[in-house]
Amino acid sequence: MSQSTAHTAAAPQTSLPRTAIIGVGSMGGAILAGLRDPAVRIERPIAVTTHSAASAAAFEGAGDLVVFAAEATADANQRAVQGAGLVILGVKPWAIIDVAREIADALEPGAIVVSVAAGVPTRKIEEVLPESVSVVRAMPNTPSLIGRGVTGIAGGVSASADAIATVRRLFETVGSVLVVTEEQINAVGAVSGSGPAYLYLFAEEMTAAAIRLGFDREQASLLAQGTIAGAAELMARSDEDPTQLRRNVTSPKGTTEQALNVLQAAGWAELFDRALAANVRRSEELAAE
Ligand SMILES: NC(=O)C1=CN([C@@H]2O[C@H](COP(=O)(O)OP(=O)(O)OC[C@H]3O[C@@H](n4cnc5c(N)ncnc54)[C@H](O)[C@@H]3O)[C@@H](O)[C@H]2O)C=CC1
Ligand SMILES: O=C(O)[C@@H]1CCC=N1
Repeated sequence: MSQSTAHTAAAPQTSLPRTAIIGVGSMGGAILAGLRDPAVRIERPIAVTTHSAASAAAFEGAGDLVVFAAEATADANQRAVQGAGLVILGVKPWAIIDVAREIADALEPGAIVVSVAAGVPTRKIEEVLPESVSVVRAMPNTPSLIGRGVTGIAGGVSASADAIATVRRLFETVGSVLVVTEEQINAVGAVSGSGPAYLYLFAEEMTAAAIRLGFDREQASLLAQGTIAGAAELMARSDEDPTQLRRNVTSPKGTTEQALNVLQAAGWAELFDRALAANVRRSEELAAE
């Protein structure tokens, strides 16, 4: 991809500024879990907000967090962003603009606002925020939870090079980062943002097929999911690319070759093209909503 640079996880040189996360569901929660690693250099406490008081209660007693529930505290989101240099918006795409409007007056001058929402362009967020604020879009994925995320980031017109560098450092604490143009970010979502779901579907189907071959669920999970996890780890650690790793399993005239012939006959290239195109299309629809 043009204008892209890849970075792998590395300890940041300087501490990340005071950070607030608005909405800690699947994605915001995964980023939070990664940031809470004591090895991560970030100003603590991290401020987080949830919708329900019950979700906030799950963090009770956490000394490294300040938690507000929007349901219980009307100005929860405004309070969370006070004093924060970095604000991550982790709510659903259709709630992003309302939340941005809600926090606009409480943001610190010069704060960096990061939206992880699929589809929503930076321009729409910039329109409701003060001029001094930098808006950056990020497309992370849930393996951020274990420090193995992949995140694409793209700055809006408001974002300085420093702001993008800070957001890059933020996501490097939970995995690898690719800096892209905003035109490319929907495609990042189609590949890596949603990508874990494609792999889990593969795991579900392979487990179900193993059960149909006669294994019980526990045996099938061990065989199928253990294999996928092991193969992914081998790919991560090996110097060989997936094509060579596949060849290493596929003995000429052997058994793997027979299964791969069946799988390839299903037209995976076209299937993936269609799936990723549908994903990008949905991002474009979300942008227009
Ligand atoms: N789940 C994923 O793998 C990825 C999600 N995203 C993006 O992340 C965003 C969130 O998606 P998920 O985490 O999947 O959804 P989610 O529903 O799990 O999380 C959203 C959270 O925001 C909270 N929330 C809602 N309104 C709020 C408010 N007014 N104040 C504070 N908190 C509020 C909800 O209680 C919920 O916990 C979306 O915009 C999505 O496009 C991006 C990349 C990957
Ligand atoms: O499904 C979604 O809309 C979000 C964006 C990427 C992954 N999950």
